[in-house]
Amino acid sequence: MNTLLPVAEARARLLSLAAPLPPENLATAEASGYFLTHHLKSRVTRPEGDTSSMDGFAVRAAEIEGPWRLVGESAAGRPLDRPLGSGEAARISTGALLPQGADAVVIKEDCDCSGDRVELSGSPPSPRTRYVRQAGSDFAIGDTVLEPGTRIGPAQIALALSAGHTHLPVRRPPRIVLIDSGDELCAAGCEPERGQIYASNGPMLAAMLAPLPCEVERVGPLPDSIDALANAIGAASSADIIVTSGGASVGEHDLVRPALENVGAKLDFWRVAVKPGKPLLVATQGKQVILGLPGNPASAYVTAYLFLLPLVRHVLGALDPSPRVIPARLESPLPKAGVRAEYLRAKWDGNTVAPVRTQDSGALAALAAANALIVREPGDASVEPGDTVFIHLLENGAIA
Ligand SMILES: Nc1nc2c(c(=O)[nH]1)N[C@H]1C(S)=C(S)[C@@H](COP(=O)(O)OP(=O)(O)OC[C@H]3O[C@@H](n4cnc5c(N)ncnc54)[C@H](O)[C@@H]3O)O[C@H]1N2
Ligand code: MOO
Repeated sequence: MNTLLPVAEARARLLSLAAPLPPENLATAEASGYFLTHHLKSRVTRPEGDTSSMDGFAVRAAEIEGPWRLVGESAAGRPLDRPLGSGEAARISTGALLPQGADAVVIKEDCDCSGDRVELSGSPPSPRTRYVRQAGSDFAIGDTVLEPGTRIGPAQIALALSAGHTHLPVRRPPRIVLIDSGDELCAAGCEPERGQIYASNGPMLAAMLAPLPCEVERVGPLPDSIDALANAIGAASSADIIVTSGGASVGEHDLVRPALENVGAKLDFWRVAVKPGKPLLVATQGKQVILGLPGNPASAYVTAYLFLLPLVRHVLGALDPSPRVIPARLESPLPKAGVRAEYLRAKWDGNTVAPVRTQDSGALAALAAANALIVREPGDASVEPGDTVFIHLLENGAIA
């Protein structure tokens, strides 16, 4: 138990402890943030027929030079009820079906219309079908429009509704209990005594989880007592995931491990080769996964980002639950990396990235000033300004 697990191995081990949660159907409009369990086949063809992409006149492509006789209108939702004959044009709006016999659209700006006579005043469309959306060009009935494991966001909601799905198959949101513990902690709004600090990890973790579908309950702050911790863990028996923060290290008041022992939870691993966050511990109790995050705020943040969020995405059915890195240009030099993977709190301006002024894992002002994490793999060589490093973008793509 003394060796430090590499990050990827620890994460794989953590994810293997939890199966995706049972499926349920959810109203499509409510499904933002969930992951699809099955592929989704369209119940309709879109567009159902050839449709205009512009306001103008529907005509025959073979008669693209005009002039034409105006015989009616095809509006969105109110198609023309007769076919278009030779030499005829129909006024057409964006999104309206082309009348039978029409296969081109001349835009309004390129036409003069007087009474029932329409003439070309500008250029004809090139190619002639430029403003026609072909039937089924978006998708056809029976097409798979979304794959299993897809994260449902605004565009996927619009697509699923347009494909005729009022409900979507997703996985039940996990129930997550977040426990703050430590004698030094007082809850927001209290008057801290000498040596006390405000408990902030629980609310921080809840905010990190907010974009994911889950039911979060916060408990604490609890005193440094094995019984208090064991009782809270015992009371959370219906939770899928329990997250503690603090008390994970080796101090006399670090009581998460004894409390887990007390409730009969099985320790799976303790200590990961990660900086910050080394004392991370993971245990199970039946199907329940218990994550003991380190107490230092930056350590809790980084380990939640690297382990808790992927675990939640995994039980929600994400196929690729781990956070991605992107390359970025470094602004200031970095020394050779150590034996633990390091996640430097950093500021990325869209072009270059630089570590924030302190990497102290207790420093909240520095954590809050960061919008990215620079990843330094164990043993990475020193790097100079202009070199490429890999970063995780935090929160909303790091855009304020
Ligand atoms: N002798 C050693 N000491 C430490 C080691 C070690 O290996 N040997 N590891 C260090 C590392 S790395 C970390 S990280 C910390 C983490 O320790 P714990 O998980 O036991 O956390 P605590 O000691 O309980 O608290 C650390 C720090 O964080 C504050 N804290 C805790 N909970 C909250 C909360 N809910 N909200 C805000 N702040 C919180 C706490 O007050 C402490 O200041 O251990 C090192 N020590
Ligand atoms: O590695 Mo600990 O998580 O920084 O302070």
